[in-house]
Amino acid sequence: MSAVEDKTRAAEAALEFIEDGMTLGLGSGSTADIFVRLLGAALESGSLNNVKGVPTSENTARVAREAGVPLIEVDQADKIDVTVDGADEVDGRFRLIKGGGGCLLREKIIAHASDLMVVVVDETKLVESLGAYALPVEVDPFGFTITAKKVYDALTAAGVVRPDVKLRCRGDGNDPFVTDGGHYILDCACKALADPEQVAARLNAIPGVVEHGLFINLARAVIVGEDDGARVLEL
Ligand SMILES: O=C(CO)[C@H](O)[C@H](O)COP(=O)(O)O
Repeated sequence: MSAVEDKTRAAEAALEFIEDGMTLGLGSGSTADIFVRLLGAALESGSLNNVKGVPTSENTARVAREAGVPLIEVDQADKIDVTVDGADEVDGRFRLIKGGGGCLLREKIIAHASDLMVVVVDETKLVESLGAYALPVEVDPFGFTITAKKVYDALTAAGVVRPDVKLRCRGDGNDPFVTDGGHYILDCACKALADPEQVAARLNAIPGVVEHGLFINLARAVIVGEDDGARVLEL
């Protein structure tokens, strides 16, 4: 079965968490997009009613509009009941690396504000320990070379051996990738993160770091799309 089919199975199973009248955080990335489209179809068919979404990226907002999912401004949401989002890596304690699509800041704000975060992935995202995927760190453009050195030092101090910290660029060019919030992304190839909590704490202490892609203590359910269905894991 292809990754797209597995992602679709996970997204279908996530609909089971949604009830009429809910306000939803809409994650970003290909799996979250599939969920948003399925949500639009459920609203159109009437199997779900009166659901509103808070998108975590401009792209997700566009997909939601195309799918007919009503959106509200983030600051108009009294509460967010459930957020459904993808991930780049998920470990056995539901710690995540996110930000492959560069939307980690808004994704984390919305996940943190939600009563429940549900993660939708295919099996390839499940890992024994985090770190094979380069950790995205969102930074302010002002002084980003200084910040990049501080990020390198923080990773090294947290036990990462010779991390490779690279500014994310658009396509194949040399122009920096700019997030929806106007920031840059440093992709930090670490190979392994022995102590994700320590890495998170050290990155949080750097002034130019806006946010990082370690999502710890946020996800409460992980839905894994597989060949023959979807496995729902809950903490
Ligand atoms: O964190 C993200 C975007 O910032 C995505 O959720 C993550 O990259 C997974 O994407 P996909 O579902 O396309 O594999």
